[in-house]
Amino acid sequence: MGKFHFVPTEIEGVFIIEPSVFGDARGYFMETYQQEEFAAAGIPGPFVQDNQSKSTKGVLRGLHFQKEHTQGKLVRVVSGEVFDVAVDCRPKSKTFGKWVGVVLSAENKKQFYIPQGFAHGFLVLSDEAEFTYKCTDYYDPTSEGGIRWDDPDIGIQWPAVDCEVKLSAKDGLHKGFREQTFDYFERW
Ligand SMILES: Cc1cn([C@H]2C[C@H](O)[C@@H](COP(=O)(O)OP(=O)(O)O[C@H]3O[C@@H](C)C(=O)[C@@H](O)[C@H]3O)O2)c(=O)[nH]c1=O
Repeated sequence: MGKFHFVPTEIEGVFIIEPSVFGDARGYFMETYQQEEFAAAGIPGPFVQDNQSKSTKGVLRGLHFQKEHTQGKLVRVVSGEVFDVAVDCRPKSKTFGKWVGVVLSAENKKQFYIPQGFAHGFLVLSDEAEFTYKCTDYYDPTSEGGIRWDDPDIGIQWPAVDCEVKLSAKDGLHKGFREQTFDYFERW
């Protein structure tokens, strides 16, 4: 019996992953990644870099991708709550330009898999959130790309937060989806 429940989304290749949580008098235990099970479910990896970030409420990181060394990302939240989004940037995909989102929290322990050929971002809904993820390729600042978080052509329905949305300087400069081409994602 597998320890994970892989829930497909409306976009092929994007999964919500629900772990089995074993609670007892001490607290709980869960596996967060198991190569064989993930590979059998369509998440082959291998993962070569793990990242962690902490952000305050209203922080929006995204929407990011790397043109070369494109990363698949297996993401989760270890404290707090975020709304996490994947945007399909694969020109040959039937869902090109579509988005899918999920609430990830320390409490619900869900994971989200964003494959290669996607833009990814998240909005912090709790006072603080710590976010951790595994990537299938290395960080390559020379090939960073982005899409503006509020692009009306994508139309992501971000949940409301009772504060302003805070972006990095870099994230304030991204162009819209239709103002760029995604030729480098044709192979995905
Ligand atoms: C992403 C990354 C950043 N850094 C450094 C560069 C910079 O000085 C500092 C902060 O970088 P950024 O502003 O790009 O961090 P951030 O905005 O958190 O970027 C991340 O956003 C989420 C949504 C993703 O999907 C990730 O792949 C990544 O793009 O950390 C690394 O050293 N390695 C990395 O892998």
